[in-house]
Amino acid sequence: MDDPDELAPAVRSILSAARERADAAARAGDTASVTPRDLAAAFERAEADGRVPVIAEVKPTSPTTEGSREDDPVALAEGMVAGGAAALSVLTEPEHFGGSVDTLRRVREAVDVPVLRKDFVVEEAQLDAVESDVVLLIARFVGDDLPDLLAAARDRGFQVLVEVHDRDELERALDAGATTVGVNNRDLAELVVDLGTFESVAPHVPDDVTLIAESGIGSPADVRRMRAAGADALLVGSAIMDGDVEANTRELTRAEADDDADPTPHDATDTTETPT
Ligand SMILES: O=C(O)c1ccccc1NCC(=O)[C@H](O)[C@H](O)COP(=O)(O)O
Repeated sequence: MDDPDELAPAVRSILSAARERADAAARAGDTASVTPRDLAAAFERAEADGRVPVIAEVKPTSPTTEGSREDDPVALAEGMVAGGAAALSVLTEPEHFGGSVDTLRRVREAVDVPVLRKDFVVEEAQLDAVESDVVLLIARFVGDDLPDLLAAARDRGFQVLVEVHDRDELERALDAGATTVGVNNRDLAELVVDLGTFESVAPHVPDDVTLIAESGIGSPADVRRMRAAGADALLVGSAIMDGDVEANTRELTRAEADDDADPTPHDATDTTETPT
């Protein structure tokens, strides 16, 4: 793992809380055994009926969000699915994101799409805290343990999303055998978001890897920008959680539908000059 001093204080605090939960999980017992809902198939279903494959995130709060959303997470999740989300992500980190394993359990029971467990897994025992269809491993945080954690997660039946932030982490993810890779536009050292991160890493991802653009996607124009850069799917939290989750999800999942294409460019990548 990186030098902890290089990480934002909030992220250092998140990791230290994760290690404490890992100790508790190690004492708790049973090994998870999952029959997962297929994430790639869910993306294909979305594409087949004209929706951009979006993993919508139930994210009550975060170190970079003001306030917290207190609505029933199950109602939020159902709204996201109604808005066309191909899959869901549910935070289970309690101290900094307002998540819980109980929330994930309840959401997964209520919906029929794949559910990603969004947490900061750094030790094998944490994998047994709750069943989900997909778990996240963040290359930066697990360091040399990535191959072993990937194998441990797969042994339990989980699909694994390996998150990277640069080419070096991408190489480590591919060497470890990752088949689903997320490029996080949020730099976890400084908590700054830059969609250019995905654009710089995506060209180096092999075609047979499922590629997900994560974080900072806030508008249909951002969706189109990430898709143009090669994203098979997008992971979106804050922009969906801010307001009407069903309408917000629908706006992003329909970003490529012809009748909804926004003729007004939101950013430079959409700008086309009409000769006069
Ligand atoms: O979102 C944060 O503030 C955050 C802070 C520290 C570590 C991780 C953080 N986010 C984790 C995520 O990966 C995002 O929740 C996810 O990619 C969605 O991002 P967004 O659409 O920008 O909410």
